[in-house]
Amino acid sequence: MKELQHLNKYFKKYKWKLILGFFIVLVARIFAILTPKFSGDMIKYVENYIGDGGDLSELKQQLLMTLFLLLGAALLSAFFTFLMRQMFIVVSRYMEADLKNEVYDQYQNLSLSFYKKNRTGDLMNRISEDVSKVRMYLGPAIMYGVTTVILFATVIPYMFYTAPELTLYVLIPLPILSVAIYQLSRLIHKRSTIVQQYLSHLSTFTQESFSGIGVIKAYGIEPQTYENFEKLSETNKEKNLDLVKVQAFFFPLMIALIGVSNLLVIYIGGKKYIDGSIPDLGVIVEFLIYVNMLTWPVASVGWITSLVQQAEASQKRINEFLKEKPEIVNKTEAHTPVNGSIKFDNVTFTYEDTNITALKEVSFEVNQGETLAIIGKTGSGKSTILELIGRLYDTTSGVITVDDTPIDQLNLKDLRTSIGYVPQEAFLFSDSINENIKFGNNNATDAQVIQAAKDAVVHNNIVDFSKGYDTILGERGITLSGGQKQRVSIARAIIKDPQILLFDDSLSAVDTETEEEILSNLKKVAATKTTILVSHRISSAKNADKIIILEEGEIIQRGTHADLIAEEGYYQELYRKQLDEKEME
Ligand SMILES: Nc1ncnc2c1ncn2[C@@H]1O[C@H](COP(=O)(O)OP(=O)(O)OP(=O)(O)O)[C@@H](O)[C@H]1O
Repeated sequence: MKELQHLNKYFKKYKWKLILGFFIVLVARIFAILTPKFSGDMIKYVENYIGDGGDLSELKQQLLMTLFLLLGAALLSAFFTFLMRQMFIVVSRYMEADLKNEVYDQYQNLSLSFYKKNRTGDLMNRISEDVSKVRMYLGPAIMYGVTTVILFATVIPYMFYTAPELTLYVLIPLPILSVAIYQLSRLIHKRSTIVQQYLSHLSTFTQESFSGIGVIKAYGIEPQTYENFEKLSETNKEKNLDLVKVQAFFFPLMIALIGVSNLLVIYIGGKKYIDGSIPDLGVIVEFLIYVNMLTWPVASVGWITSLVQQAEASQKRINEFLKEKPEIVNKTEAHTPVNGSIKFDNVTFTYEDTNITALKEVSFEVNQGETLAIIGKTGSGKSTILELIGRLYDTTSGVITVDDTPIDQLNLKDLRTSIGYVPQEAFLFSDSINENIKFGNNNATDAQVIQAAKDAVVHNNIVDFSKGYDTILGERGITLSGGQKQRVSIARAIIKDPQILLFDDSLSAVDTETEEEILSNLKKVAATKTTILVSHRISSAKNADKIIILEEGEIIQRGTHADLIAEEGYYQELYRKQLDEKEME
């Protein structure tokens, strides 16, 4: 139960509703135990009439009266049971939402490295599946727990009061039922976890094959894909059948044990009636109803135990993530405005998970208003530089300063709002183009959206769509071409109007003419901003104020375009190669 203590704060938050719920259960149960009593009374009246030969109209009146009382008690019990569910189950839904929000908030605060270490499926599972299992503890387990305790506390003493020996006999099968249900619930849980795992394999497989349907069709491997799906689906079916087999035991087991209890009531109760230690047949009828009334709560003890165990396991998984500390922490709440001059001083950075040292003692400086181009082979550490500027990671050694302040001393929010970052792979949300651009600045007007799109040279493409800026982009923006996606992503950075613009190979999918146009627009838009452009193309770098060449995490050349084409090395080679390519066009 240690892990579940985390939830106590939610119980405190909703304590008044829960206390009220407790009293409602009490009232509901009191009315519920009255119904067997009234049924027993009716049998008693009939028995007395047959035995003593009383007045028939008096009997009729007694029966009618008791029938009304029985109906009233049943209706009131039903009404309070309804209120009880309204309290406990509704509160558990509130707590579920609170817990989901808490987990989501924590996810957002955690650093990028956390996301590299943990799979998306796992993150999703903990916020949905695990939270749902915890809710079964917060709602049904608590509700049935309270109901069972109250029912036991009221019915069993009353039964003992009416017929102590008979009560002892009829209660014997009930603990057996409880243990059996507990064992069965555990087995069901074990098998349903396996079913869940296979279901998750199946859905991952299906999702991947739909996402990659283009590749599957192009390679003509539909039959193999189908075969793989069939295999997975077959195992899934087998696991489901295993589960169904144990589930099928649940109700027969309950019915068998209720049957045994009923037989005991009739047999022992009958004997006691014959020897006169039970005054009337009504007691037997009453007991038959009580036994049936107790069956579900007794069975639920086993079920609740298994629910609590599952919730404990799920909450443990949730707590693991809630206890994670973000690696990147904001060290100052004070407002720290950013102008944009950036300096790297002997910066080394090693990715913890792969132990790859992506940057080795890198030093450079870009002043406000300047443009720096970073050129280098794939895997040389270019993207890492940009990620370090946005403090997605902290350096392993060395210092990065912005306006002469180490970036870890800047207010993290101020730093990030001062950056417009265009990642290597443009990510667009399933929303309209307009909203996707506005993501950079929620308060932007339509005119500003259009201007940003014009600056990113994508406006003409957008107006060609029948719905223009209202065009909805599908999953990951599939209705746009690679180059269009990159340019929408650039417009998103421009509209933010930040002090620092970071472009990670963001023009790779556009032709050189469009590239030139975008760069010349950027010159105007970003005249006073600091711009860092990562690229594989000389055309992107040639007009930059400074250029650095990276190789395996180290700066091997630096200078302006004119300096570097005059110097033997990677830049000159690249320049020649790309010049030849251009001539061949
Ligand atoms: N999140 C990460 N976790 C672990 N290692 C990483 C991570 N990101 C990058 N690396 C490694 O760090 C090195 C530098 O990667 P980086 O992405 O900075 O290179 P790049 O120059 O931008 O390459 P490209 O031009 O292909 O984008 C590579 O060896 C890469 O495998």
